[in-house]
Amino acid sequence: MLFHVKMTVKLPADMDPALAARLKADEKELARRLQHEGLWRHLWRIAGHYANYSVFDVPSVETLHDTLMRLPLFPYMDIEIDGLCRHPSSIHEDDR
Ligand SMILES: O=C(O)CC1=CCC(=O)O1
Repeated sequence: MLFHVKMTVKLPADMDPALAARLKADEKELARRLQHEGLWRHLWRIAGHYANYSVFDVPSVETLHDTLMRLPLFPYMDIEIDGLCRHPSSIHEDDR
């Protein structure tokens, strides 16, 4: 199942810079692992915003939920999710 996910990061202005740096480093490590594992298919910065558009390929809504909750920055993100299905005019046969 494919999901389009928008993540907007909202770190508190008074957060300890060392904690922010650690959360970002941990987030990067997990994000890269999930991309290597194929769950996190796309990760794009939204120009001009501390936010990203991502596409996740997961077996269930529960897996998506659990994966997002594991993200170190999860407590500091607004998350919007849209389920995706194949468009009949798409030429990309491999899209699921
Ligand atoms: O910077 C972001 O958009 C939040 C984030 C998601 C994966 C990552 O490494 O940072």
